Amino acid sequence: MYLLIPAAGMGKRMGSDRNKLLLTLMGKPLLAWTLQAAEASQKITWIGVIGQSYDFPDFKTMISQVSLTKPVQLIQGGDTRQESVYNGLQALPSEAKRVLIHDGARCLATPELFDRCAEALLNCQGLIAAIPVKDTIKIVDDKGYIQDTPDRRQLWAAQTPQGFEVELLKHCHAQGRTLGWEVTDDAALFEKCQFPVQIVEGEETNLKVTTPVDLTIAEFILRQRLTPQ
Ligand SMILES: Nc1ccn([C@@H]2O[C@H](COP(=O)(O)OP(=O)(O)OP(=O)(O)O)[C@@H](O)[C@H]2O)c(=O)n1
Ligand SMILES: C[C@](O)(CO)[C@H](O)COP(=O)(O)O
Repeated sequence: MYLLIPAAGMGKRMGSDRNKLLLTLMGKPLLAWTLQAAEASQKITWIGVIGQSYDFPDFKTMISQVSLTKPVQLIQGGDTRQESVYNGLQALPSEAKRVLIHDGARCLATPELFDRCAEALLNCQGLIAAIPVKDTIKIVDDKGYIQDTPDRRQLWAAQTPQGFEVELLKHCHAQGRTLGWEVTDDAALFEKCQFPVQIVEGEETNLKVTTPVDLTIAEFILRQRLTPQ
């Protein structure tokens, strides 16, 4: 299975002056943890890391330190995640029929989650890892008043990996560019083009490291995971 890792962001919400994926978590850059999980997956056979060219020297050092045995390609990212994934799709080898896309910032995803998604993608056109929301969610208007309380049983929090048939996803991205759609994940493009997207049970620990508190939580989870029981 081919894997694209969008890693070309800035980390504005982290308040960092560099790509947050280069910040360290228990002695290793965030992105190194993501790469390590992809390396340990039984199903991933090729990895494309989408980044900004100024980060490539650091990415190359990291890739050699993680001792990846799988082929890895660095791909130039764009100004938005959507544009970065678009570039990644263009850079896929022509024989890639299906692809998983996984945020570099979701550095706690397990190899088993990659494998579960890769397996499920053999039987559907599009999927995302997601978990049921635990909170009661409110729809709120511009003035700060609640408009609605949607039925929680229908609400799922989207994660990555997200997986798709390559040709269909390329089509959806092309439509998005033509029609000016701005989305925060690839499934949204698939949905807008009316293609089905299946849910695969994600992982509660598969958080996206976005703000400083997420780093603290991620470190706690990793420590638990790495401590022998
Ligand atoms: N132009 C961009 C923006 C984001 N990403 C990637 O998309 C994932 C999810 O994005 P997010 O967590 O929002 O990362 P940042 O854009 O770095 O964060 P922020 O929005 O706070 O600046 C990250 O792995 C990030 O590196 C990307 O490849 N290209
Ligand atoms: C793709 C994603 O990780 C799914 O949760 C997410 O949409 C990334 O974008 P965000 O704007 O940082 O939520």
